[in-house]
Amino acid sequence: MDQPRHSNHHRRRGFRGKNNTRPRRARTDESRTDAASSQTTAAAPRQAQQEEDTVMTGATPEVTVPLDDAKFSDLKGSNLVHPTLIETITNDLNFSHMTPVQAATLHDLLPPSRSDCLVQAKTGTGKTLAFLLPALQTLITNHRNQAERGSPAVSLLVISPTRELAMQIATEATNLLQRFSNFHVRLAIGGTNKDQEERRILQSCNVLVATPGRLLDHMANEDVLYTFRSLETLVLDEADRLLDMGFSKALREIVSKLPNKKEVNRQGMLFSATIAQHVHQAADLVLSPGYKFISTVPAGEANTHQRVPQLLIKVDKFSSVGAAVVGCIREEAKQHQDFKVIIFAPTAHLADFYGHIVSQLSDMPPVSILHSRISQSRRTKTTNEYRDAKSAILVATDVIARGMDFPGVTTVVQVGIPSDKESYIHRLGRTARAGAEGRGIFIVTEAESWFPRWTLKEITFIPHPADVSALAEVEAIATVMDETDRARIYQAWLGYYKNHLKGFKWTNEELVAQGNTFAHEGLACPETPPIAKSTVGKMGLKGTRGLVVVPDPPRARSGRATRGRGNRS
Ligand SMILES: Nc1ncnc2c1ncn2[C@@H]1O[C@H](COP(=O)(O)OP(=O)(O)OP(=O)(O)O)[C@@H](O)[C@H]1O
Repeated sequence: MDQPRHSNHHRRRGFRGKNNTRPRRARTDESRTDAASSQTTAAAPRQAQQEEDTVMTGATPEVTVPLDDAKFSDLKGSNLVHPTLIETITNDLNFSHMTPVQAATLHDLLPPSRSDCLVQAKTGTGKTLAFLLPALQTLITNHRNQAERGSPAVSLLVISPTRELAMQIATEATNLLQRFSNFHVRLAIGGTNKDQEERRILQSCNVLVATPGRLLDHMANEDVLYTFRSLETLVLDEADRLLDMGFSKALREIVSKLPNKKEVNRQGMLFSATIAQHVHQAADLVLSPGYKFISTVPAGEANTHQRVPQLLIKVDKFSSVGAAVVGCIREEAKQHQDFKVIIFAPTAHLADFYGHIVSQLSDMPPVSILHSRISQSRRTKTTNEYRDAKSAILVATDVIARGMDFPGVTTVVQVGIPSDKESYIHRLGRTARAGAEGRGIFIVTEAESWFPRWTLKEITFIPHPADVSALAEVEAIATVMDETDRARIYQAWLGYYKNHLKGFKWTNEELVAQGNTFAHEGLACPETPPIAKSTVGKMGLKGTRGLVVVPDPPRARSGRATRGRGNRS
């Protein structure tokens, strides 16, 4: 890894407005650092400078930056970036100034340097353009197109952990290439027609945006594999997620099928708002030794935006959480005529539960639910509708926690503790993007309060009273819910909190006692919902007092009992 890199001038952070409307109010934004640490664990900021930026009115609130900041138009005549790309950015996308991460990485990533880089910058600060611009410039420089080569050759491969994010990145790449007719951006994501994807890739593909599993499937086809023969750039977006336990095996396999990095002079880029230790350990999969680590997040500072108020609502017990969710949305409605909220729930079934509760209340804007148990076509429709909505509530799991860029999200509500600190940061990052305003609300029970206190100790929460006046309404809605659905929610609750036993300092018995109270009081179940024997075993709760264990249904005994049940998000 490289030694610290320092630049001689200060750059200010922020986004210049697309519309030059009058400033509405001032705020501070995050600090910028010019250099990466020589340590492998953290970026050491040389300058951690706080500046006042100005929010602009308009559909997408934006922030002015001082005129001495890096502008895309400064690149004109530099021969570094194709003039058509610059025109697209400044005239079609209407971006005049670079964001800090774009300014900090551009020269290292662009040809001729084309350095391998690990890049960290806070959520919503334009990392996508930061990697697409140099990678597309490489594509343009080397003129990889089908007409020239005879058969398609992929120049840029971007790997994303989720399908929704892959689609968003592909759209951004297509927008950037809109003035070039000879380049094609393709997708390889799950849940869609694989043959159709394959045909498109083989027809013409310069940029491929993929999720790991589907990409591996495609790589089994020799013809598709051949399209990677001269791959010039490999980007892992949300690198820390891709390199964690769940994805690293698939990723290793993908990289092993690609041509030798040195032989094709392939550039590697890893981007994320959070860089956990395991990323440094696994970075050599994609980056060459001596890679640069560029971070715009000052060391020791929380990765969340300082300007975003983060409210902490504590409720006494799990059965009060639903009412607290309703209470905080009603408060939101009092403050804004139009508001866009994302409610993050720990599991798909809990997202269904909160989504159902909120959707049954007549005073709520349109409510939609998004998680991995929903079909891809429905997921895509929901994502698009929410993106375009002026006022809406989206209840989701971590499937949209990373990278998703929904404009105008006023509030992110996190219900119950997330799986880890990174998840909290990325979820919160769905609001206050591109310099816009937004706030976070974190609803926890007293029992969960160890999480904000210890796991998120860098964050200064603003304590906020819980409004649980909707308790009776929530109970009335839960009472008439399908019994099987309630049993699934209970089971999902147990499965999720079982993973956090250590934090709670609970035994299995205490977990089940809490879960049973939630079932009776929160889900209005007259009896403790039964759980199939094999499921209890899989949850690691065999022999735990308080559970109602029933024999596996016949299907289960043939080995398919729990298909589609677990705790998928
Ligand atoms: N230079 C710029 N000026 C103004 N807006 C920009 C600029 N660059 C990017 N944006 C916009 O900022 C928003 C956030 O960008 P992007 O989604 O790339 O953020 P990110 O840093 O990747 O966030 P996350 O960490 O959540 O993935 C997008 O709407 C994007 O179009």
